[in-house]
Amino acid sequence: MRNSWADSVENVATDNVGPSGGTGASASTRRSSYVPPHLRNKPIAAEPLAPSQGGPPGNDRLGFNGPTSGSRWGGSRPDYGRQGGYSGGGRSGGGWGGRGGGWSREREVNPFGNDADVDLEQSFDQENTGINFDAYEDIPVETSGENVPPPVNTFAEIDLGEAVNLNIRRCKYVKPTPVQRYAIPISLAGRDLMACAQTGSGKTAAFCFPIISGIMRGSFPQRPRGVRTVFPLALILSPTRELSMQIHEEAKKFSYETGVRVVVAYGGAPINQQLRELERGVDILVATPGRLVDLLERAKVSLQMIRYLALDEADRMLDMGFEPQIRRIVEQMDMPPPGERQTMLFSATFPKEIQRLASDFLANYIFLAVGRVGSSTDLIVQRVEFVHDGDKRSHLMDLLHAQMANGVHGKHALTLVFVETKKGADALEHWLCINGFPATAIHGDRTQQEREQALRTFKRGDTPILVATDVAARGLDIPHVSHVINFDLPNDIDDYVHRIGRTGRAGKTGLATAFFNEGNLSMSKPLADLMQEANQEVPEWLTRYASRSYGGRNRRAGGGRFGGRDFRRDSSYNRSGVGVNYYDGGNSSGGYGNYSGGYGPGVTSAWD
Ligand SMILES: Nc1ncnc2c1ncn2[C@@H]1O[C@H](COP(=O)(O)OP(=O)(O)OP(=O)(O)O)[C@@H](O)[C@H]1O
Repeated sequence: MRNSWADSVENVATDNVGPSGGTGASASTRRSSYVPPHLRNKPIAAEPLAPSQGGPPGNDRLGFNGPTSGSRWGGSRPDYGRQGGYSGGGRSGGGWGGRGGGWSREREVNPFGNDADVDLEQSFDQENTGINFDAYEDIPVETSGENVPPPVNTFAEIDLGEAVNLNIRRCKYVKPTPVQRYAIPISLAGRDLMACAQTGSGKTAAFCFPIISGIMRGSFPQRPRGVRTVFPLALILSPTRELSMQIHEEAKKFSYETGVRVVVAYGGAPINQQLRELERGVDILVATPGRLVDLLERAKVSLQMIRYLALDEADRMLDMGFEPQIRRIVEQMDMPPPGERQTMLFSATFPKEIQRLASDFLANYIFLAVGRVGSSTDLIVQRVEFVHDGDKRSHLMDLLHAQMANGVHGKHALTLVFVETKKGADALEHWLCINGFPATAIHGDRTQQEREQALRTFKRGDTPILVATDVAARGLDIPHVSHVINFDLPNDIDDYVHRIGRTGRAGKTGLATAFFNEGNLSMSKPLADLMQEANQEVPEWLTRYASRSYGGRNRRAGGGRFGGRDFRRDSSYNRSGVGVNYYDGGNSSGGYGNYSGGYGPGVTSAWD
């Protein structure tokens, strides 16, 4: 018998480039002699490229006491002709200076609306409201790599610059989340980073703050003027349009009145408008891979001056669908190689095979795992119910009725329902609507306008039920999602982790219900393991299915506890002779089991 789920809750892409399939070759074999259009017939050496290497640490002005290897460039801060711009100081530091980007002074839209006025005297020490940081206290943290900078406990310990500090207060962030405590000092020290932390734990700020602060404080060669190509200093890639839009919104808040300009480019929206934005100047470009390739091919963007590269949902960006495009952007255009740029990879899941691929993009990096790699947060109450396909709709209806009966509905209790196919999403949305449940849908066959409209009405609570394919599985931070229902389970446990992570964010609790039947046998073991790991009640029947070990194709199948590990710690990596002894530099504040899964070539993602 099912229980009423509501009792247990206290509070509550495809990109323009869908995965094209095909696996990528290794970095070395892929590197081609492609010359971007704006560099053709041009002596490359004439372009300002080389950052000053090996200078004094770029963060020697930062109030951070750990071992600093420092920023890799611009340490001596030569005058490259910056004309104003990054004053980095509070309100007076605002306005776009006439920097190398060449845009004219314009009025910056206040991304905080009326909330921008903060008490400048307010310190970071005050208690925050709404965020239950105690929920993160016992979380195991593992770092490995050489000379790992120590974590901080407060924002006050890291000097990100007055303007950024003010924006942190405007965001009402009082304390850094665990991933921020570790990742920000590592990034400020100029180190490459592969970071894995649970969904909803603040990874966006963890990579945005150091990038913004680094651009404010760094010195960079003068960017060419008078050409129609723009030269961003930082690139943030994400797999879906909506996630890129969200990162852009967040980054604009964090960089308000810093003089750092953030622009977004994604598919499905008119390119001309995005080009106009770019031509007004760009320091940080947030983009989806397909639209970025388009811009690069049109010579509208050059990656030649990129100093910071961040891949959000990095494992997704490097899986079979996206990897060729990412390699093209990162390795085959004009981006500086690892070691000359700072690279940061973030996700809540990081299969070892993907870690191995990712290491091509990194130089002497630090691996950080906050919580077990690929684990779900125990802020999410997970339920799994046995439901035959033919009964799913009526079962869903029961859940929604129970929700209403318990008063858990409306704009403060949104429900996100994941299905496998785009057709299935349309059909379920229609069925819900004709049965009196205000629903909308988002998937890769909808126009961009429809996708954005669906998200808007969902967020507002006008349609408090959103039926979605995996296009909405990763990264989206939608307040008040109290219930995630896996109407169709994905085929991959990591996709499940990201889906349920749309609830239970930033210390709040949430509920996730999965419908399971014989069609999901391969998920029985990884699902049971994951639930057990997150201290959830695993139904008897699921344990029985799991013990019959059906999960041949799933990366975690066939093994006991899976753990969060740096793949460089594997004996096979060290045997290959490439590895250094990363154990020496590592530390772990939590016990990890051995990762016993494998990410075989047969693994597919349920992405659409
Ligand atoms: N230090 C902080 N204090 C309070 N709230 C924070 C802090 N850092 C981030 N948040 C909030 O936490 C929420 C989740 O953050 P974010 O979207 O960056 O999570 P994430 O780790 O990237 O999740 P996902 O894995 O799903 O992409 C956001 O609403 C963000 O504003």
